[in-house]
Amino acid sequence: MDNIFITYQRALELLESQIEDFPTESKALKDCVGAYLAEDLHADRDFPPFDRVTMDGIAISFSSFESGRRQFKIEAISPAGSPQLVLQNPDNCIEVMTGTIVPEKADTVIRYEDLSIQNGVAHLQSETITHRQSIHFKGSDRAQGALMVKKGRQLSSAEINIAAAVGKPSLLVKKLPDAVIFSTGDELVDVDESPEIHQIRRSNVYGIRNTLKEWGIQSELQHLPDEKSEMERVIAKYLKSHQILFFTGGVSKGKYDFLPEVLEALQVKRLFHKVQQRPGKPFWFGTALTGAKIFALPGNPVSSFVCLYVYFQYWLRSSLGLNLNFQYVKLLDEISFKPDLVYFLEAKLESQTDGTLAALPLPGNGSGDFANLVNADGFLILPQNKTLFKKGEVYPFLHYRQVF
Ligand SMILES: Nc1nc2c(c(=O)[nH]1)N[C@H]1C(S)=C(S)[C@@H](COP(=O)(O)OP(=O)(O)OC[C@H]3O[C@@H](n4cnc5c(N)ncnc54)[C@H](O)[C@@H]3O)O[C@H]1N2
Ligand code: MOO
Ligand SMILES: [Mg+2]
Repeated sequence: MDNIFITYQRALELLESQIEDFPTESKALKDCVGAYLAEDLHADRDFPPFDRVTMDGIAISFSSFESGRRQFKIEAISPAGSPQLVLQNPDNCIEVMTGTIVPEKADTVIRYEDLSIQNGVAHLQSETITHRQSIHFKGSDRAQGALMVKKGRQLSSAEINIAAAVGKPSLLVKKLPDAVIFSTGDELVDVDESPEIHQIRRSNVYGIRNTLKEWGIQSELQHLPDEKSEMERVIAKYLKSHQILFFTGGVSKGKYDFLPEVLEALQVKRLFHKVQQRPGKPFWFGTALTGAKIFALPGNPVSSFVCLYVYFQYWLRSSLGLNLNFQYVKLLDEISFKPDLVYFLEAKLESQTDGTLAALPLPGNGSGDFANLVNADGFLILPQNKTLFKKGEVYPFLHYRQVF
């Protein structure tokens, strides 16, 4: 079997050549967290929509204060949600609550802490009153019609607040395809089974399913034995029903690593197999006649993790018109790495007192050591053209954990 042993950069280019334009769907706002917005959100009104009182207290006409007045008869009270009142006499005041509309003819708000109120009259206790204080002016954040959230954005609470504020009970979002994730291998048993001494639980696929969910993709788990005809039969079925297929294991050089030949027998076009990197070297990527994308991740748990975050994430974000950004961090330890491969090195982030972020390398015991993933936050991407990476040098870092 000929292998196309390509560089990391070339692998990204080939993934880029296979990006998709996902369809859109309308989704209830309550279900939109994590979804990718497929419409621009504009301000339907000014933000804020009226001159909004920001402190509980009284509203006055500043000219009255300027001309020496320090006592204001209370004309009325304006709770939040009540229509705008008019200050009838410029020497009086209106009691106003945070969130109410500033009364007409008033232009300055004084908080209760700076007042004492007796017999319906507010007495000023402070001299430091400034014109227009404690008012959030109409349109001062965004004008009506302004672009508030651009399409493409993955929706978090901040954007969902905006959608609600501009009156969108549902949003147009990208409809991402469902995926299937196959574990492969006769050594694997399910999570609720007791493995024999020579067996392990099929852990990989659970983590992958969880990551996909964070990225907005639903998936089901399936298992394939190391048996060619059964693999071919099951995969043929899923190629018809799914647009994204993941596999873990069965892509390297072992006698029972049947996946590449099974996929090719099913006329899945291989875009590449094997990348000049560690871990994750045996990664296989291709497209089926149906257009389905096949991400065959190496079986070792850290390798499958790396390839999911490095390659699938890149393909997904590119398909959504988004960049995959790295954080640049300082290396906290010297690393020597001789092979002519990109090294995705597990590392833990540490915040420095000089305001920079640094990464403590945690090499672990190789690509089978997935216990180590719990201690790290992501991968340093150490380039192929170097062997010595010195303390203090800066390298890109790919997170798999947002909170650390
Ligand atoms: N002669 C060579 N052998 C190997 C090479 C090589 O270049 N030449 N590459 C090594 C590298 S690198 C990797 S990575 C692995 C990849 O192997 P496969 O993709 O074929 O995966 P398997 O052989 O099926 O399994 C490898 C390893 O991972 C465990 N595994 C598999 N699936 C799961 C799962 N769902 N959950 C947890 N663990 C899983 C499996 O039990 C094996 O221990 O090949 C090297 N060999
Ligand atoms: O490169 Mo493999 O992916 O280390 O274990
Ligand atoms: Mg193998």
